[in-house]
Amino acid sequence: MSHDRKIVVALDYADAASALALASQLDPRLCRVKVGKELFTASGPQLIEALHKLGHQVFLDLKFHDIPTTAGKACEAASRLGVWMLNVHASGGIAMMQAAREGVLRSGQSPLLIAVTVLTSMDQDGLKALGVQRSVVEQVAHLAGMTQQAGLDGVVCSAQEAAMLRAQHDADFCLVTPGIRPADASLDDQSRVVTPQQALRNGASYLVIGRPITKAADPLLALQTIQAGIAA
Ligand SMILES: O=c1ccn([C@@H]2O[C@H](COP(=O)(O)O)[C@@H](O)[C@H]2O)c(=O)[nH]1
Repeated sequence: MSHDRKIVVALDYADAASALALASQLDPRLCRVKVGKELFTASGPQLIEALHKLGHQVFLDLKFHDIPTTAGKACEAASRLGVWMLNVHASGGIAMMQAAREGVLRSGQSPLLIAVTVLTSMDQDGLKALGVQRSVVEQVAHLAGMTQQAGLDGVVCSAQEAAMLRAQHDADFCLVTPGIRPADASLDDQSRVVTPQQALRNGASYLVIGRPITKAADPLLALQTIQAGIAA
């Protein structure tokens, strides 16, 4: 099976120059890129344009979470940038997610719109501290169900939950999985981690990978090694 473009490289850099230095070395036929809060806040829509000029498809990872009107308008504005994928927090609720979907429709663009379930940095104790009594797996399943009900295209989850979600949702429901760590990599602040190979076996649609690539001495080699590992 071809795993081309399953990897989404998280460009978690402080400025556009650093992000573009890596992005310009990446082959857009082999991966996609993600722009998150730090980089977008520092660099803005021009950076998205520059990535598009390099041929990249961009996941704009701003995780909107607000009242429905505000979230809807934010999604409309984000969609107008021509991004491939954008997201909200599922815990914003069904009305917020429906408003997000309507905002995307108003933009006239058709990016994938997905919702974050439980952050991959969160473990069972962290969830309990928020007052959530369900297990992590139950909470992910619950929020994924709400996401589907609201008409979104998929969720962000850990690949630890991917097999369970695959059994409950259609094949076209996107499972976007950060918290990907090669076997010998540092966990950093992630809790629910899975190796790239296992994530795909569990049914993940896309693997979001940041520091194992961006903090490597040779980021391109790190990406190529991961790509070779999942192609094998
Ligand atoms: O639950 C989530 C949602 C988003 N992320 C983002 O993915 C990358 C992961 O980076 P690593 O360096 O590979 O840990 C990062 O941009 C997060 O903001 C996530 O990790 N978990």
